[in-house]
Amino acid sequence: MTLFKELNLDQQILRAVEQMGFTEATPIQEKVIPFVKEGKDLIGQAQTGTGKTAAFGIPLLENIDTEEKVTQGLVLAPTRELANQVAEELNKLGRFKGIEALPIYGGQEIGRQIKALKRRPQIIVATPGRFMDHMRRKTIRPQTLKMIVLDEADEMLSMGFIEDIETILAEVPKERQTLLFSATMPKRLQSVTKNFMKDPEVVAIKSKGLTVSSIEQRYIEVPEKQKLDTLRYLLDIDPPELSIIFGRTKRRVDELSEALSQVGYAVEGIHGDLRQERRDKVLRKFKKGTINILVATDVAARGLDVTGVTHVYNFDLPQDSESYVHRIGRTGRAGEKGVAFTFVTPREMEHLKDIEATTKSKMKRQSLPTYAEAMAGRYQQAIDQLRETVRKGGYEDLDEAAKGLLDEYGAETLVAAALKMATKEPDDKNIKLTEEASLRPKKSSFRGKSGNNKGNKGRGRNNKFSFDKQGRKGGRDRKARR
Ligand SMILES: Nc1ncnc2c1ncn2[C@@H]1O[C@H](COP(=O)(O)OP(=O)(O)OP(=O)(O)O)[C@@H](O)[C@H]1O
Ligand SMILES: [Mg+2]
Repeated sequence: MTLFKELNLDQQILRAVEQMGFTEATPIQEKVIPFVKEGKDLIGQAQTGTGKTAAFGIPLLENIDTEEKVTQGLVLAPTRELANQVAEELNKLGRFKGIEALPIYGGQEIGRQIKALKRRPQIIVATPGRFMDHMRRKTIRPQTLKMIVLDEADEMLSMGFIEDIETILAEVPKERQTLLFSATMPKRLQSVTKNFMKDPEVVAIKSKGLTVSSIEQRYIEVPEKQKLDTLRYLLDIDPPELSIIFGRTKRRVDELSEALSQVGYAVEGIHGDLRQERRDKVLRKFKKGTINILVATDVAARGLDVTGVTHVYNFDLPQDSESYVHRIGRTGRAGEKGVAFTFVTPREMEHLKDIEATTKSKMKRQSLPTYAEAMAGRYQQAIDQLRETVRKGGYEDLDEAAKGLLDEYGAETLVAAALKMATKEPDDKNIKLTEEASLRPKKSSFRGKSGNNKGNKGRGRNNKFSFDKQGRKGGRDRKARR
């Protein structure tokens, strides 16, 4: 265990770190920070929610020369949300040193970006496509860069950004430091590290499984048609403070968020087809708690760091183990507790076993929740609400009315009726979702292996599944799917 105090940080950075409430460095931070300060190239791998952003962010900020008014650091991230989030964390960490990190991504008005770039922010956090765009327009001059970070490199690879990244790396000064963070190391990424990194240090924080122990993992075997009811029951039995529900496709996300909102939940959906302003707005509402349920596709939620997510629901089974790990990693962050429910249709059971094998973790089986349990949950919410109202006070005006009612009825009857009134009535709107096809293992993944997974120690890239309906996209085409 290492304290930030012991890491010889810049006073101004240390002050920011402490103000953010961090005292102990996480294992990846403890290893990465000293190496990067020495000027070494580095490849980092660690579980979700373990503080990778600050691991590269702190030494990146330390290396910035505030006397020089030029852009010195670049972080490339796969999505706009991630670019925003990383920039936000860097701005917090760098505020006492007076460093600006500017997020730059597609969907933002280019004129505004160009104006902001004229301020010469010391750090740019960008999606690869938009960065390339500015390089071509010469509104960003990469010659002054000293350090480059590729965050979620495998995700950038699967989103088709690899050539952009290579172009960018080829145009930035050779005398620079390059850091790469990735959950997996596919061949194509290895070639990038070979061609563009100098003798990189590899920091992989190993853990028993790929998932953190603060997340309770459960699964429910449920036929496709019953998924929506099952989800509603779960939400009523144990209402989440903040939760993310994952759907497989954009259509699924739209339909599901619409359905839930029709029956009274505070919910919105996000996926890649929505306009940027819309996505930003939804995320802000979620972070503020105006809505407490976010329905999302994998890409839209990848790497998202929202504190206080108590529940994750995999409404549809994820395509591969890696995506499972990332999805459930949206809860249980920075040591908090979280629960992840995974819905699995009967014919997907084999797929679920494979996820368990690859992640070396066990999901606890849970039986289907019942209507009676859901009702009990709703009553409990009414009871909690009543208690809270009593605690808050301010109902003196109603004293007379209360006395009158008490003369008329018994106290028990009155309280029960009040509870009944406060109970959210189940809404019997008959809502139907378009059915999603079950995932089925590709023949090659399972035949002849009698279901065991010994030859499959990777992090899930090698166990893709395809849909069982003809003509639908298989697991490899991640971009199209999202
Ligand atoms: N040393 C620390 N002590 C306490 N909290 C921390 C520490 N370092 C980071 N955090 C907080 O932990 C949360 C997760 O950090 P971060 O988003 O960097 O994780 P990550 O490893 O990048 O996860 P992912 O793989 O999901 O992208 C953030 O809210 C961050 O502010
Ligand atoms: Mg991250």
